[in-house]
This record gives sequence, structure tokens and C-alpha cells, in this order.
Amino acid sequence: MPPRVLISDSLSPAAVEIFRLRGIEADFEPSLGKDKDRLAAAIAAYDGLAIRSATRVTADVLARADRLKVVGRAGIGVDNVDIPAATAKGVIVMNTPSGNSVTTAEHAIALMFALARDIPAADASTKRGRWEKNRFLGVEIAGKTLGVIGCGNIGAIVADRALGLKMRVLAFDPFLTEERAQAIGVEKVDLDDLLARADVISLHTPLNAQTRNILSAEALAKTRRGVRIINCARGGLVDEAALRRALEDGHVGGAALDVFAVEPAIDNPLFALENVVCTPHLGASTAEAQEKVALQIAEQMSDYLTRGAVSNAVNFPSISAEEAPRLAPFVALAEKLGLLVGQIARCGVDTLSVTFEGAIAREKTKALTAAALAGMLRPILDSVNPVSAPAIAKERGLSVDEVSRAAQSDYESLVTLVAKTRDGDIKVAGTVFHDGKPRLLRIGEINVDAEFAPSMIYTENEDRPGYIGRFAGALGESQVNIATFALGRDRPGGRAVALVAIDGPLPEATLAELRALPGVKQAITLKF
Ligand SMILES: NC(=O)C1=CN([C@@H]2O[C@H](COP(=O)(O)OP(=O)(O)OC[C@H]3O[C@@H](n4cnc5c(N)ncnc54)[C@H](O)[C@@H]3O)[C@@H](O)[C@H]2O)C=CC1
Ligand SMILES: O=C(O)CCC(=O)C(=O)O
Repeated sequence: MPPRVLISDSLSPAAVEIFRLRGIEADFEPSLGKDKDRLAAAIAAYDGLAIRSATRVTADVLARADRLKVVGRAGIGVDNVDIPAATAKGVIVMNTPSGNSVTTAEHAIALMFALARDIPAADASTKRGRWEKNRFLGVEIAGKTLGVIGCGNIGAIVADRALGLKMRVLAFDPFLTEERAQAIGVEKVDLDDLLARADVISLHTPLNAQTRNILSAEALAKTRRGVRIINCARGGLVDEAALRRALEDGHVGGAALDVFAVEPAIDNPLFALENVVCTPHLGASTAEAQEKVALQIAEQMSDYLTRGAVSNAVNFPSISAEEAPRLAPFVALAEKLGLLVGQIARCGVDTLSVTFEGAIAREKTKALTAAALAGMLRPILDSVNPVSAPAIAKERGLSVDEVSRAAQSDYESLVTLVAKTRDGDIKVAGTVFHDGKPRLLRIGEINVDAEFAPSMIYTENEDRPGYIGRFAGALGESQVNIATFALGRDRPGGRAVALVAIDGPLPEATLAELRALPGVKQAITLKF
């Protein structure tokens, strides 16, 4: 069955075309994003959900999303997606971090001019038949100081355009390095300095606990009288009530807002003020940007759904379309090694260490570690996957280490898992052979060479003559056919292990017989 994607916001039709060309069924239902009940009712049928800003992907929607593998945001902000809930559900959330940056920066510059020259009010007045030349006395932009709060993709483009307009640009961004500031021609300052010196302030940060109300009443009081404020980033960065008071008493000269604390903004109190210019979250709304983000998100989601490639995910490491096929057999190996550990462990694992040696150590190993963890947790948590596993491990206090090093064995690549449990360490190692199949090479310090099969038996026993005959006899009497048989031991007469692939399930009574054989320390069935 081909993967199915729901587009629940108004995305460019280019996205539908890409999905179809990539063999994905795409349903374009732009009204669903605004109707959470209909969205929740529909979501169970889809592998992917493509959205803009109207769709809210809440925990309730995700709870109904049984097949969902990926949410794709055609745009930047993913604040309309419950990321922890998506991660817990194993759903990748990806965005298009740069597709609409230029367009949004241009909107900020457009709003700056609209404020500086009162363009919306002058337009309305002129069209009403008034010729109010004296009413609209603007300010010149050249030579003024712009304060950019948040100097990432969009903030840096705004700064670049402002420098072209002969403005001086100050930037407050704790993650902006001095070198980068110099390279893009801005002066890196602290927030109070920016507030005290800027004639125009433009916001370009995400909305989070640190940035909410970054322009609070207190911050606004530190600004220059007559300052103009532009927000093309997120409502919530400015305290709207405080802004209204500062606009009314003339301390703030004007504000241009594309985004609001509550959207859609229908009756915001700021609308009543003359020195406020508003647009309905149009920052990204140009034909060019919408085409770019729609194409980009459709390509990214298709790559993930058809090839396992991950790009621009906010909750999983990136894997390119070239890397995905190289990594896929190692993802399977890591997951199977994890499953083996999870099934052998007799009590909870405190720490999982994953070591990558040789060629595989040069690849994106984070995804493989996540796969190993998912495999290890699967015997206790059915629905865990590599996306949700790291968050689940963290929640349970299970620590995970990853080591990458040069080859120290005969194998081109070797993956070793060591799980620390109260009963001692469980160590397993494996590789992928040239046939692309994962192989188990070691259990503890014992060498074995076994393929993973859907139904297997694992036994640990004292290395004594006659064991294999008795083992095979018990299976034969129960009509259980042996497919492959792999053995290993640490020394003659020491500890021995057997990994036996069988056709079909092992009856409980036969398992009990195996456990009762002389010298057997552990006998369990394994599923891969
Ligand atoms: N109005 C619209 O239609 C659009 C709005 N946006 C919004 O614009 C904002 C910026 O987007 P990008 O530039 O692409 O993001 P970005 O991630 O490239 O840049 C954000 C910058 O904010 C900085 N930052 C983070 N915390 C900060 C803090 N506490 N104080 C100061 N700076 C801080 C980061 O270091 C980073 O440099 C986002 O909120 C995005 O959702 C983006 C596109 C369209
Ligand atoms: O999709 C849109 O129109 C909004 C874009 C936006 O806010 C974003 O990309 O963060």
C-alpha cells in the first residue's frame, strides 16, 4: 500500500504534484487544519501530515494518529506542533528552515517603511478623497539605528537589507558569535544596550520560555522615546497590553505587527490604535516562498516515507538520501542487537553503551544508537521506535553512551552493545556482511556467527558432551524444525551458548524441557 499524506493547510499545489510523482497518495484538505475534531477523526488513515501554521498538531490529534510517521511544516516555526507528544509517539517533525526567510525579512523591511512613512493611513486617507499632505510627516530611515533581537536566518537578512539602506544595526542574540557579527556587519550588544539605542526594533527569535514577553513593560520602558517596533516572528514576544499602553502614552512611536498572541487575531485591542500597522501573519506569504516551502516539505516528507532519509527534523538526527541506504542495514543490525539484549536481560537496564568501530564509525551513528535503544526497549514497550526511544530512555533514567573508534577487529565495521543491569553486563556485537544482512558475532566474550531469524531459541549452558543431542531430540519430539544452529563457547568445558533458528513458534512445554536439561543456565525464545 503506498504511503498516504494529508495536507491540512493551504499549501501550494506543487506539493501535491511532488507527492504523486514520488508514489505517495496526497489528500489536499486545507479546511481540516482549522477544525481539530475533523482532523482528529481523519488522521488515523495517514502516514504523513503536511501543515503550515493553521493546523494545531496537539497531543489529542497525535493520540488518534495510529499510522503517522511524519509531520512536515512548510515553514519555520513548529510551535503549532506538540513536539514532546510527537516524539513520544515516534513521529518525526520536520520543517523548512530557510525556504521563507528572505520573504519574511522583506516583510519586516516593508513594515518598517510602512511605519516610517505612515503608508497604510496615508493610503486610506487619500482614497477617501482627502489630500492630507501635512498630516503625514514621516521619518528617514537612512542613518537610523535598527536593533535586531534574534539574529539567525531572518534576523541576519533583515540586518543585511538594513545595512543596504544605510542604517546602523545592533543585534542581541546570545548565540551570535563576535566573528559572525563582524562578518555580517552588525554590532553585537546586550539587550539593555539595544533597547536604549535603537530607533527601530525588529524581533526575529522563536517563541520560548526565554523569549516570551522579551519586550515586556519593563523592557519597553528602557527604549528610546518614539521607538518603532516590528514583530514578524511570533505573537507572545511582545506583551501586547504593555505595548498598547506605551503606544497610547506616546513612548512607542509606532508598531507593525504581523503576528499576535492569539491567532487568527480578529478583535485585538491594538487594532484600535492609529500608530499600529497590522498584517494577518503574512510574513511568509509570497508566491516564491510558498512554492519553495511546499516543494521542500513534499520532497523531505517523500524522502522519509519512501527512503528513510531524514532532513530538517527537529526531533531526530538528519540522514541524507545518499546516507539512508548505506545506514539502513546498520539500523536493522543495531535494532536487532538491541532486541537481543532486551530479550536476554532479566531485569531493567541502567546504562546502554553503543560502540561503533571501523567504517560505520564515520557515519551518522546517532540514528543507529537510537535504533539500538528502540530495539532494547521493544520487549517492554510495543510501540517504541528510534524517534521516541531517546525521550523514553531519558524519562526512565536510562543513560546511553556512544563511542566511535577506528577498527580494532577483523571486521570492516563492528557494532557492540553493552547493557549494564543489576545482574551484570550483557554484551553483544555484530556486523553487516556484504550480502547486506545483519550478523551476530559475539555474545559476551563468546564468538558466534548467526543470522537473525523471526523465531529463535537462545540457550546458555555448561559445555558438556551430549547437550546438543538432547537439545535437538527435545525439538524433534515436539515436531519443531531447526533452520540454522550457531554455537560458541569461551573454552572447552566452560560456558557455551547456542542460537537456534526454528520454523515457527516453540511450544511452552518444549521450552520447559530445554530449561530442565542438565547444565542449562538460561533458555529463552527470541523474536526478531
Ligand atoms: N511571520 C511569519 O510568517 C514568519 C515568522 N517566522 C518566525 O521568525 C522567527 C525567526 O526565524 P529564523 O530566523 O528562521 O530562526 P533562526 O532559528 O534562524 O533564528 C532565531 C535566532 O533567535 C536567536 N535566539 C534564540 N533565543 C534567543 C533569545 N533568548 N534572545 C535573543 N535571540 C535568541 C537564536 O540564536 C537564532 O539566532 C521564528 O519564530 C519563526 O517562526 C518565520 C517565517 C515566517
Ligand atoms: O505558513 C505561514 O504562512 C507562516 C510561516 C511561519 O510563521 C513560519 O514559517 O514560522
